[in-house]
Amino acid sequence: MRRALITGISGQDGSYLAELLLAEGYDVAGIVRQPVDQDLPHLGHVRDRLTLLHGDLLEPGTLRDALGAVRPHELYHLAAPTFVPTSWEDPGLILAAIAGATAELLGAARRLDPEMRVFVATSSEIFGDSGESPQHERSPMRPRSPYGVAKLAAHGLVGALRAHFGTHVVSGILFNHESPRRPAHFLPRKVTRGAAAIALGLQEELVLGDLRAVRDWSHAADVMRGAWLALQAPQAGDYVLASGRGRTVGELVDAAFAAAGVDPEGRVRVDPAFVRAPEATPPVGDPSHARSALGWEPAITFEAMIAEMVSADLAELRAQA
Ligand SMILES: C[C@H]1O[C@H](OP(=O)(O)OP(=O)(O)OC[C@H]2O[C@@H](n3cnc4c(=O)[nH]c(N)nc43)[C@H](O)[C@@H]2O)[C@@H](O)[C@@H](O)C1=O
Repeated sequence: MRRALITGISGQDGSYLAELLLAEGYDVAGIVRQPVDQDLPHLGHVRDRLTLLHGDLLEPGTLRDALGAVRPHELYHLAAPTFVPTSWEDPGLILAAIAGATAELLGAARRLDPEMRVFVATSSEIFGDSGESPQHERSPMRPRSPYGVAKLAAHGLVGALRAHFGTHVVSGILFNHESPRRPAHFLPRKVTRGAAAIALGLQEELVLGDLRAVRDWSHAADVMRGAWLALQAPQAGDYVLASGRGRTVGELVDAAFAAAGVDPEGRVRVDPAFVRAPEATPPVGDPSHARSALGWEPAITFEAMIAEMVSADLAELRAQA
């Protein structure tokens, strides 16, 4: 039986990946920062089939211990601070938690078992002012946030170790990916939750930042299937996992309000507090390599994803009322 270890198993991505790996017949273990007996809402339905271990990105020894205890065939490193705006507050901590922890895990994995396959979740934020859109695996990388810089360091480490040791390590360059399990401070969940609350008469308006900003949104379950496929391929490489289509924040708002059955007119207000510096290069991914090398095809459309999120938000809000 193949064993997999997932860092960040209790988050959006980790929980979808855990479900996929269990369905594929893996023995699945995961690292969580919380005490392992704590409530982990995304894992409720599969929790008794998982082995959970404690580990903290800022305490490298805990990661090495967990890796040594599980000795997985496949390691998926998904854990990281993920909200880009807060990365400005403490760049040192972000570098340590993202680049430092990735370096620890890559080093420990190779020393433990050079055959171990490792997937590292990096980000479209590595491209920043790339000057090229859509972006592919060889597009210029000029990150504009401490988060992007830290993810680029992780991406660079993966490439350097793969070239030096010939190990099967992969950087998954993940563009925005969402689901009903996404925390509400990220835009899509904030919008679907707001549209649902307005539809139920619980909220008057939705307060957002720049409506013209562009993102390339996919469903987290599709992106995690791409992560798994990347470790099954005969050759290791880096893969952009994205839909290939850019949409504005305004388009996302329209889709969510339509799914909730309300007119967004007069319901959306822009507050400069949520507006970020404009981006010269729209972050849109070119997933051609993942499609041709891995046979990766997203199964869930943008519209279906937004409808799923709105319907989950309506159900949650009704249950709370
Ligand atoms: C790939 C990348 O994806 C995510 O990072 P993000 O793109 O920063 O995600 P977000 O959902 O916070 O922002 C999306 C866009 O929406 C705009 N926007 C407008 N109004 C609001 C607003 O009110 N809130 C937020 N959060 N964003 C807003 C905002 O300016 C931006 O243009 C993370 O998973 C990250 O870990 C990662 O790697």
